[in-house]
Amino acid sequence: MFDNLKEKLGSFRDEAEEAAEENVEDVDEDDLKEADPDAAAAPEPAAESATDDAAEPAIGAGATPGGGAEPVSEAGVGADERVDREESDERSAEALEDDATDRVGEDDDTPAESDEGEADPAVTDEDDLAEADEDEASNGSTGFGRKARSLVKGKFVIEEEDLEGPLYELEMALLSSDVEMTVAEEILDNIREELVGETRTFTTSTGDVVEEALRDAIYDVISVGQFDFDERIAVEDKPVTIVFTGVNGVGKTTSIAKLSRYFEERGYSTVMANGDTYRAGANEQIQEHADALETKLISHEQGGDPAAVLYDAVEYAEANDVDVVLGDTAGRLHTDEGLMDQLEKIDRVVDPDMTLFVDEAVAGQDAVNRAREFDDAAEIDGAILTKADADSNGGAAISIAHVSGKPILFLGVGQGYDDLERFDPDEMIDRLLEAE
Ligand SMILES: Nc1nc2c(ncn2[C@@H]2O[C@H](COP(=O)(O)OP(=O)(O)OP(=O)(O)O)[C@@H](O)[C@H]2O)c(=O)[nH]1
Repeated sequence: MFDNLKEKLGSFRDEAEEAAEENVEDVDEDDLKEADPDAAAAPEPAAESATDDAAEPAIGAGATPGGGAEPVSEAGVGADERVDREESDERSAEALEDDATDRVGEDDDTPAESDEGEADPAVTDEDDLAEADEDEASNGSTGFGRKARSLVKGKFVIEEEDLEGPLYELEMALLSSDVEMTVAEEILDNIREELVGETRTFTTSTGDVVEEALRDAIYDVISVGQFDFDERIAVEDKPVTIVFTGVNGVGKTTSIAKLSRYFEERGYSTVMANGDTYRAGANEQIQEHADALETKLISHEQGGDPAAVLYDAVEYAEANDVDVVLGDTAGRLHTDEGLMDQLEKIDRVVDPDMTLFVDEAVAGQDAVNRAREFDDAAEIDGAILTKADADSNGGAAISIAHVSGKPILFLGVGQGYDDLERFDPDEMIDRLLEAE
């Protein structure tokens, strides 16, 4: 699923990481000996845009023995942390050492402490202080200075031009993966905002910083409008009526059957209603699903009034304590005024609790455009994106929420009744960014 997009995001990550690596600044011993706090301290950036992990501060670059612990002002240094450090004129070597071992990555020349080690700081501190003294004696640097140097190892600033190449590549990749233009631009803007021009510190690697930026940038566009579907169903008065819309053949009826299974598994009873009175064979098709799932189907003759079918289904649900009414509708084009009028009539007659737009991931940009147009014509509450299992591009999955303002709620991932996944933006990103 979404393999093309995954691959392209992976390439961007590698290229951006390379750009970041090229900008990693080391501070050498001489600079530290001069111990000029102003020079050592990086400019104070807007901390908010740095994520927690990425922004884990490197501390104490400006620390001078006896001068107090002048912190390096880096992205994401917590205000409390900064204040604490600034106020701590008596900052001890132990405290510095603790911070050092907490924050320095594996390439630090200070051996990293294990959690157990931290639980017994006295032992390690003594060892490390002895080591620091040796260091001081051998190269003339101070013990504090040695720590400080190791801590500022992970500092870099990426300028716009460093990212120009990778970002251009990423834009092309997103567009060729069917990501809608404005969505691709939004992702790029988010990445720029996250990565460009601010001094970053990092605890493990530049790769983590880049990945975090990519993660945030994508999360921002795919999480638009998300709500807790299960909670919404739980709190609605029963029966809850859900109407499904979308064009022909995208998997509406199959999705209704999958959701019937989904609800039954969560303890809700369901009834299906065939509001597709337009297409010959529609009753038989949905009846097969109802039989397989042992669910009641309400249907009328072909050519009947879809609103009347749904009305009957709601009445049936009320009379029989059924929790959820799942209403199919005829596949329609948003441009088909007659069919769109029918939707309006359904809205008026049964006042559904939710209208879900169904489309197929493999339709890419077409699915994105239809989501917007259906929402304009008959407001939708969310989308089900079917056939994600057959889609390697992922453009619709990335774009629909941002373009329509309505969330993707489910992914169809196969033809079986259990092949339905709740759309979770975090999981989606994990999937996209997971290592090959
Ligand atoms: N691979 C895959 N196939 C799916 C998925 N969802 C539906 N399908 C298949 O898509 C085809 C069309 O599905 P239907 O449910 O009949 O589509 P529909 O939108 O109801 O079609 P109409 O009733 O003609 O409007 C069927 O062969 C389904 O098995 C999915 O998530 N993955």
